[in-house]
Amino acid sequence: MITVRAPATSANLGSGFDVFGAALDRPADVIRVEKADRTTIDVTGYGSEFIPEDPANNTVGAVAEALDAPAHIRIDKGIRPSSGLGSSGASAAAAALALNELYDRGLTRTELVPIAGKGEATVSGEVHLDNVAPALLGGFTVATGRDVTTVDADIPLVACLPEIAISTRDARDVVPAGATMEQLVYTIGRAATLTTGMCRDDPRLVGKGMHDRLVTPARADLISGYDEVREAALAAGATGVTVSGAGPGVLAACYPEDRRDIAAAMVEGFGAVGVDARAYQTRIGGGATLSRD
Ligand SMILES: Nc1ncnc2c1ncn2[C@@H]1O[C@H](COP(=O)(O)OP(=O)(O)OP(=O)(O)O)[C@@H](O)[C@H]1O
Ligand SMILES: N[C@@H](CCO)C(=O)O
Repeated sequence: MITVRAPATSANLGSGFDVFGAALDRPADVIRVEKADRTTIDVTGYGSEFIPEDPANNTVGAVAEALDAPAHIRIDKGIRPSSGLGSSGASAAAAALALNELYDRGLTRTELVPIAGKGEATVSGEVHLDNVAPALLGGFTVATGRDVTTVDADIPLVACLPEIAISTRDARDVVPAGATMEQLVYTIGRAATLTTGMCRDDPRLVGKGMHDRLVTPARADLISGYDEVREAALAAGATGVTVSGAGPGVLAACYPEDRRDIAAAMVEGFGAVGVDARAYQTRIGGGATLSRD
Protein backbone atom coordinates (compact mmCIF):
# COMPACT_ATOMS: atom_id res chain seq x y z
CA MET A 1 0.00 0.00 0.00
CA ILE A 2 1.18 3.54 -0.78
CA THR A 3 0.48 6.37 1.66
CA VAL A 4 0.86 10.05 0.77
CA ARG A 5 0.51 13.10 3.02
CA ALA A 6 -0.23 16.25 1.03
CA PRO A 7 -0.19 19.68 2.68
CA ALA A 8 -2.76 22.43 2.75
CA THR A 9 -1.88 25.32 0.46
CA SER A 10 -2.74 28.97 0.17
CA ALA A 11 -3.30 30.22 -3.38
CA ASN A 12 -3.07 33.77 -4.75
CA LEU A 13 -1.37 35.39 -1.70
CA GLY A 14 -3.27 38.56 -2.64
CA SER A 15 -1.32 39.95 -5.59
CA GLY A 16 -0.77 36.65 -7.46
CA PHE A 17 -4.29 35.62 -8.48
CA ASP A 18 -4.24 32.15 -10.12
CA VAL A 19 -0.40 32.24 -10.16
CA PHE A 20 1.09 32.28 -6.64
CA GLY A 21 0.75 29.44 -4.15
CA ALA A 22 2.41 28.31 -0.94
CA ALA A 23 2.55 24.94 0.82
CA LEU A 24 1.69 25.15 4.53
CA ASP A 25 3.35 22.83 7.03
CA ARG A 26 -0.09 22.05 8.52
CA PRO A 27 -2.88 20.88 8.17
CA ALA A 28 -2.70 18.02 5.59
CA ASP A 29 -4.69 15.25 3.87
CA VAL A 30 -3.52 11.62 3.96
CA ILE A 31 -4.34 9.24 1.12
CA ARG A 32 -3.82 5.46 0.91
CA VAL A 33 -4.08 3.61 -2.41
CA GLU A 34 -4.23 -0.07 -3.41
CA LYS A 35 -4.61 -1.50 -6.92
CA ALA A 36 -8.18 -2.45 -7.92
CA ASP A 37 -10.14 -3.25 -11.11
CA ARG A 38 -12.06 0.01 -10.86
CA THR A 39 -11.68 3.14 -8.77
CA THR A 40 -13.54 3.33 -5.47
CA ILE A 41 -13.21 6.08 -2.87
CA ASP A 42 -13.76 6.19 0.92
CA VAL A 43 -13.57 9.55 2.68
CA THR A 44 -13.16 10.09 6.43
CA GLY A 45 -12.05 13.05 8.55
CA TYR A 46 -12.67 16.81 8.61
CA GLY A 47 -15.77 17.72 6.57
CA SER A 48 -15.93 14.27 4.98
CA GLU A 49 -19.74 14.38 5.06
CA PHE A 50 -19.58 17.10 2.36
CA ILE A 51 -17.26 15.21 0.01
CA PRO A 52 -18.64 12.94 -2.73
CA GLU A 53 -17.25 9.39 -2.90
CA ASP A 54 -18.34 9.03 -6.52
CA PRO A 55 -15.10 9.14 -8.60
CA ALA A 56 -16.81 11.41 -11.15
CA ASN A 57 -17.24 14.13 -8.52
CA ASN A 58 -14.17 13.69 -6.33
CA THR A 59 -10.91 15.33 -7.42
CA VAL A 60 -9.01 12.04 -7.02
CA GLY A 61 -11.29 10.28 -9.55
CA ALA A 62 -10.12 12.39 -12.50
CA VAL A 63 -6.50 11.85 -11.44
CA ALA A 64 -6.93 8.05 -11.40
CA GLU A 65 -8.50 8.25 -14.85
CA ALA A 66 -5.76 10.51 -16.27
CA LEU A 67 -3.07 8.12 -15.04
CA ASP A 68 -5.09 5.04 -16.12
CA ALA A 69 -4.58 3.82 -12.56
CA PRO A 70 -7.74 2.30 -11.05
CA ALA A 71 -7.43 1.93 -7.29
CA HIS A 72 -9.17 1.72 -3.98
CA ILE A 73 -8.46 5.19 -2.58
CA ARG A 74 -8.92 6.06 1.10
CA ILE A 75 -8.87 9.78 1.87
CA ASP A 76 -8.41 10.97 5.45
CA LYS A 77 -9.23 14.68 5.34
CA GLY A 78 -7.20 16.92 7.61
CA ILE A 79 -8.08 19.99 5.51
CA ARG A 80 -11.65 21.20 5.67
CA PRO A 81 -13.31 21.38 2.22
CA SER A 82 -14.38 24.77 0.81
CA SER A 83 -11.91 26.41 3.16
CA GLY A 84 -9.51 28.32 0.92
CA LEU A 85 -6.71 26.04 2.09
CA GLY A 86 -6.59 23.94 -1.07
CA SER A 87 -8.51 21.01 0.34
CA SER A 88 -9.64 19.62 -3.01
CA GLY A 89 -6.22 20.28 -4.56
CA ALA A 90 -4.36 18.49 -1.75
CA SER A 91 -6.35 15.30 -2.35
CA ALA A 92 -5.72 15.55 -6.09
CA ALA A 93 -1.99 16.13 -5.59
CA ALA A 94 -1.74 13.24 -3.11
CA ALA A 95 -3.58 10.91 -5.49
CA ALA A 96 -1.31 11.87 -8.39
CA LEU A 97 1.85 11.11 -6.41
CA ALA A 98 0.45 7.90 -4.89
CA LEU A 99 -0.97 6.42 -8.12
CA ASN A 100 2.16 7.33 -10.10
CA GLU A 101 4.13 5.22 -7.60
CA LEU A 102 1.55 2.42 -7.34
CA TYR A 103 1.53 1.89 -11.12
CA ASP A 104 5.21 2.78 -11.76
CA ARG A 105 4.22 5.51 -14.22
CA GLY A 106 7.62 7.17 -13.77
CA LEU A 107 6.41 10.76 -13.96
CA THR A 108 8.26 13.52 -12.09
CA ARG A 109 6.47 15.71 -9.56
CA THR A 110 6.54 18.56 -12.05
CA GLU A 111 4.91 16.32 -14.67
CA LEU A 112 2.25 15.36 -12.13
CA VAL A 113 1.21 18.99 -11.55
CA PRO A 114 -1.07 19.26 -14.65
CA ILE A 115 -2.51 15.80 -13.91
CA ALA A 116 -3.45 16.87 -10.38
CA GLY A 117 -4.78 20.08 -11.97
CA LYS A 118 -7.29 18.02 -13.97
CA GLY A 119 -8.63 16.65 -10.70
CA GLU A 120 -8.90 20.12 -9.19
CA ALA A 121 -10.76 21.31 -12.31
CA THR A 122 -13.57 18.82 -11.69
CA VAL A 123 -14.72 20.91 -8.71
CA SER A 124 -13.61 24.45 -9.50
CA GLY A 125 -14.71 24.42 -13.15
CA GLU A 126 -11.36 25.39 -14.69
CA VAL A 127 -7.73 24.37 -14.44
CA HIS A 128 -5.57 26.48 -12.14
CA LEU A 129 -2.39 25.04 -10.70
CA ASP A 130 -1.81 27.39 -7.78
CA ASN A 131 -2.95 24.81 -5.19
CA VAL A 132 -1.71 21.54 -6.73
CA ALA A 133 1.76 22.92 -7.60
CA PRO A 134 2.75 23.81 -4.01
CA ALA A 135 1.03 20.66 -2.67
CA LEU A 136 3.31 18.55 -4.89
CA LEU A 137 6.48 20.65 -5.01
CA GLY A 138 6.43 22.50 -1.67
CA GLY A 139 7.58 26.05 -0.92
CA PHE A 140 6.34 29.17 -2.69
CA THR A 141 5.31 28.47 -6.28
CA VAL A 142 4.73 30.63 -9.34
CA ALA A 143 2.56 28.80 -11.88
CA THR A 144 2.23 30.38 -15.32
CA GLY A 145 0.53 28.13 -17.84
CA ARG A 146 2.27 24.78 -17.52
CA ASP A 147 5.51 26.28 -16.16
CA VAL A 148 6.04 26.23 -12.41
CA THR A 149 8.91 27.95 -10.56
CA THR A 150 9.52 27.21 -6.88
CA VAL A 151 11.25 29.09 -4.08
CA ASP A 152 12.13 27.18 -0.92
CA ALA A 153 10.94 30.05 1.29
CA ASP A 154 10.74 30.12 5.09
CA ILE A 155 7.97 32.51 6.16
CA PRO A 156 5.81 32.20 9.32
CA LEU A 157 2.06 32.33 8.63
CA VAL A 158 -1.30 32.18 10.35
CA ALA A 159 -4.24 30.66 8.47
CA CYS A 160 -7.58 31.40 10.13
CA LEU A 161 -10.65 29.40 9.06
CA PRO A 162 -14.08 30.79 9.89
CA GLU A 163 -17.09 28.48 10.01
CA ILE A 164 -18.35 29.82 6.69
CA ALA A 165 -18.29 27.76 3.47
CA ILE A 166 -17.46 29.43 0.16
CA SER A 167 -16.96 27.30 -2.94
CA THR A 168 -14.26 28.25 -5.42
CA ARG A 169 -16.91 28.31 -8.15
CA ASP A 170 -18.94 30.97 -6.29
CA ALA A 171 -15.84 32.98 -5.38
CA ARG A 172 -14.76 33.04 -9.04
CA ASP A 173 -18.09 34.60 -10.00
CA VAL A 174 -17.23 37.82 -8.12
CA VAL A 175 -13.78 38.28 -9.70
CA PRO A 176 -13.83 41.55 -11.71
CA ALA A 177 -13.91 41.02 -15.47
CA GLY A 178 -11.21 43.62 -16.20
CA ALA A 179 -8.65 45.99 -14.69
CA THR A 180 -7.36 49.50 -15.34
CA MET A 181 -3.72 50.20 -16.17
CA GLU A 182 -3.34 51.81 -12.74
CA GLN A 183 -4.60 48.63 -11.04
CA LEU A 184 -2.28 46.48 -13.16
CA VAL A 185 0.77 48.59 -12.32
CA TYR A 186 -0.12 48.44 -8.60
CA THR A 187 -0.57 44.66 -8.74
CA ILE A 188 2.71 44.08 -10.61
CA GLY A 189 4.55 46.12 -7.98
CA ARG A 190 3.04 44.15 -5.11
CA ALA A 191 3.61 40.78 -6.78
CA ALA A 192 7.25 41.62 -7.43
CA THR A 193 7.66 42.79 -3.82
CA LEU A 194 6.18 39.53 -2.53
CA THR A 195 8.40 37.40 -4.76
CA THR A 196 11.49 39.31 -3.60
CA GLY A 197 10.40 38.74 0.01
CA MET A 198 10.06 35.00 -0.61
CA CYS A 199 13.56 34.84 -2.14
CA ARG A 200 14.99 36.68 0.89
CA ASP A 201 12.87 34.96 3.61
CA ASP A 202 11.67 38.47 4.53
CA PRO A 203 8.20 38.52 6.21
CA ARG A 204 7.97 42.31 5.88
CA LEU A 205 8.27 42.27 2.10
CA VAL A 206 5.98 39.24 1.79
CA GLY A 207 3.29 40.93 3.88
CA LYS A 208 3.59 44.19 1.95
CA GLY A 209 3.40 42.30 -1.34
CA MET A 210 0.18 40.55 -0.34
CA HIS A 211 -1.82 43.74 -0.67
CA ASP A 212 -4.21 43.60 -3.60
CA ARG A 213 -6.88 46.08 -4.76
CA LEU A 214 -8.34 43.95 -7.52
CA VAL A 215 -9.66 40.50 -6.54
CA THR A 216 -9.35 40.50 -2.75
CA PRO A 217 -11.81 43.37 -2.03
CA ALA A 218 -14.54 41.63 -4.06
CA ARG A 219 -14.01 38.35 -2.26
CA ALA A 220 -13.65 39.97 1.17
CA ASP A 221 -17.30 41.03 0.84
CA LEU A 222 -18.27 37.32 0.97
CA ILE A 223 -16.51 36.82 4.33
CA SER A 224 -18.36 38.19 7.39
CA GLY A 225 -15.89 39.97 9.62
CA TYR A 226 -13.01 40.10 7.10
CA ASP A 227 -12.21 43.78 7.73
CA GLU A 228 -12.31 43.34 11.52
CA VAL A 229 -10.07 40.26 11.36
CA ARG A 230 -7.61 41.99 9.04
CA GLU A 231 -7.35 45.01 11.35
CA ALA A 232 -6.96 42.77 14.42
CA ALA A 233 -4.18 40.74 12.78
CA LEU A 234 -2.31 43.88 11.66
CA ALA A 235 -2.63 45.37 15.17
CA ALA A 236 -1.15 42.14 16.60
CA GLY A 237 1.89 42.41 14.34
CA ALA A 238 0.95 40.79 11.01
CA THR A 239 3.03 42.17 8.13
CA GLY A 240 0.20 41.52 5.65
CA VAL A 241 -3.24 39.91 5.51
CA THR A 242 -5.26 38.57 2.60
CA VAL A 243 -7.93 36.08 1.60
CA SER A 244 -6.49 32.57 1.39
CA GLY A 245 -7.30 31.02 -2.00
CA ALA A 246 -10.94 31.57 -2.82
CA GLY A 247 -11.75 32.06 0.89
CA PRO A 248 -13.21 32.01 3.46
CA GLY A 249 -9.81 31.31 5.07
CA VAL A 250 -7.77 34.42 5.88
CA LEU A 251 -3.97 34.34 5.70
CA ALA A 252 -1.50 36.51 7.64
CA ALA A 253 2.27 36.73 7.15
CA CYS A 254 4.34 37.59 10.21
CA TYR A 255 7.54 37.28 12.25
CA PRO A 256 7.68 34.09 14.36
CA GLU A 257 7.40 35.87 17.72
CA ASP A 258 4.03 37.44 16.77
CA ARG A 259 2.35 34.30 15.41
CA ARG A 260 0.55 33.23 18.59
CA ASP A 261 -0.91 36.71 19.26
CA ILE A 262 -2.01 37.08 15.65
CA ALA A 263 -3.77 33.70 15.73
CA ALA A 264 -5.67 34.71 18.90
CA ALA A 265 -6.53 38.15 17.48
CA MET A 266 -7.94 36.66 14.27
CA VAL A 267 -10.14 34.14 16.10
CA GLU A 268 -11.32 36.95 18.37
CA GLY A 269 -12.01 39.17 15.34
CA PHE A 270 -14.34 36.59 13.83
CA GLY A 271 -15.86 36.01 17.27
CA ALA A 272 -16.73 39.71 17.49
CA VAL A 273 -19.08 39.29 14.51
CA GLY A 274 -20.50 36.00 15.82
CA VAL A 275 -18.48 33.65 13.60
CA ASP A 276 -16.61 30.68 15.10
CA ALA A 277 -13.12 30.24 13.71
CA ARG A 278 -9.99 28.14 14.11
CA ALA A 279 -6.47 29.41 13.49
CA TYR A 280 -3.45 27.37 12.37
CA GLN A 281 -0.06 28.71 13.39
CA THR A 282 1.96 27.49 10.45
CA ARG A 283 4.73 28.38 7.98
CA ILE A 284 5.68 27.66 4.39
CA GLY A 285 6.50 23.97 4.27
CA GLY A 286 7.48 21.09 2.00
CA GLY A 287 5.50 19.23 -0.64
CA ALA A 288 3.68 15.90 -0.37
CA THR A 289 5.54 13.01 1.26
CA LEU A 290 5.22 9.34 0.26
CA SER A 291 5.71 6.08 2.14
CA ARG A 292 5.20 2.42 1.17
CA ASP A 293 3.87 -0.19 3.67
N1 LIG B 1 -11.06 15.03 -2.32
C1 LIG B 1 -11.71 16.16 -2.09
N2 LIG B 1 -11.35 16.95 -1.06
C2 LIG B 1 -12.03 18.10 -0.80
N3 LIG B 1 -13.09 18.53 -1.50
C3 LIG B 1 -13.48 17.78 -2.55
C4 LIG B 1 -12.81 16.58 -2.89
N4 LIG B 1 -13.42 16.06 -3.98
C5 LIG B 1 -14.43 16.88 -4.29
N5 LIG B 1 -14.49 17.93 -3.43
C6 LIG B 1 -15.45 19.04 -3.47
O1 LIG B 1 -14.73 20.23 -3.78
C7 LIG B 1 -15.33 21.34 -3.15
C8 LIG B 1 -14.26 22.06 -2.37
O2 LIG B 1 -13.31 22.58 -3.27
P1 LIG B 1 -13.02 24.12 -3.34
O3 LIG B 1 -12.02 24.33 -4.42
O4 LIG B 1 -14.34 24.83 -3.44
O5 LIG B 1 -12.42 24.43 -1.90
P2 LIG B 1 -10.96 24.28 -1.33
O6 LIG B 1 -10.21 23.27 -2.13
O7 LIG B 1 -11.04 24.07 0.13
O8 LIG B 1 -10.41 25.76 -1.47
P3 LIG B 1 -9.40 26.60 -2.38
O9 LIG B 1 -9.23 25.87 -3.69
O10 LIG B 1 -10.05 27.94 -2.50
O11 LIG B 1 -8.14 26.71 -1.61
C9 LIG B 1 -16.43 20.80 -2.24
O12 LIG B 1 -17.65 20.96 -2.91
C10 LIG B 1 -16.11 19.32 -2.13
O13 LIG B 1 -17.26 18.51 -1.97
N1 LIG C 1 -6.71 30.80 -7.76
C1 LIG C 1 -7.90 30.11 -7.36
C2 LIG C 1 -7.57 29.28 -6.15
C3 LIG C 1 -8.75 28.64 -5.52
O1 LIG C 1 -8.80 27.29 -5.81
C4 LIG C 1 -8.97 31.14 -7.02
O2 LIG C 1 -8.67 32.05 -6.26
O3 LIG C 1 -10.10 31.03 -7.53
